[in-house]
Amino acid sequence: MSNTIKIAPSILSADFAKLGEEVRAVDLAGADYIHIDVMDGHYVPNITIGPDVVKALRPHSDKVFDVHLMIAPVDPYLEAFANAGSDIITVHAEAGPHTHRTLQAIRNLGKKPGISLNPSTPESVLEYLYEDVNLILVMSVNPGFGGQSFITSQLRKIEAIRKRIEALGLDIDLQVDGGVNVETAKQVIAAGANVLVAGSATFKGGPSKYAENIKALRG
Ligand SMILES: O=C(CO)[C@H](O)[C@H](O)COP(=O)(O)O
Ligand SMILES: [Fe+2]
Repeated sequence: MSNTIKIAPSILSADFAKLGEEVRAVDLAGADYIHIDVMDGHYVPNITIGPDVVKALRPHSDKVFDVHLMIAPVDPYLEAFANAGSDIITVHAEAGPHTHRTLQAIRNLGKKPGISLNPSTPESVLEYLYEDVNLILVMSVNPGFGGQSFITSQLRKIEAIRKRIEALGLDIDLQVDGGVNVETAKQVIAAGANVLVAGSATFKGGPSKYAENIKALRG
């Protein structure tokens, strides 16, 4: 497995009145990816941002824009998020009946496809999708809100997915999202994750703390 840990600050915990500044600040503080949570008030019980905001943020950072779509249906919006400057587009396995088609559509738009699993979704749904993704996202909270507690049962899922990725000899980012802090970061890294999403743990304390917070998560 890749032994380089990547940190993806979730801008859900940023100051929404200063999003451009916040993206520049976490970029300078050492973020590897910029994690952008898109919620529709339908697939998840919260509403955040759309493709116009992603497009407006694009000039603020050259880092990978890691766009986590928590929307259903998702297919009608893929092109808009691709054109807005997303690099990785992650969709939820539970958000529609034609996940394979959706992942192909993302690839055909020239972007890296990611697949996300809610805490109650077993890893077996990935079996026929491993070849079609660049990133697998294990949700360690129920999607919709930042600042929730890490669900420890997801460690077993991370371990099982990492084993399967290695058995298949594939190069896939294994990302964990939700309740990641300095303590849980150690556990998810030990279980085999290599990309850590962190909202609250990155943005706590304000901009002067971002570099220190990111460094602490990297371990
Ligand atoms: O996708 C998400 C929620 O659905 C967020 O990325 C996640 O919750 C990050 O927030 P925190 O690190 O504070 O848990
Ligand atoms: Fe997320």
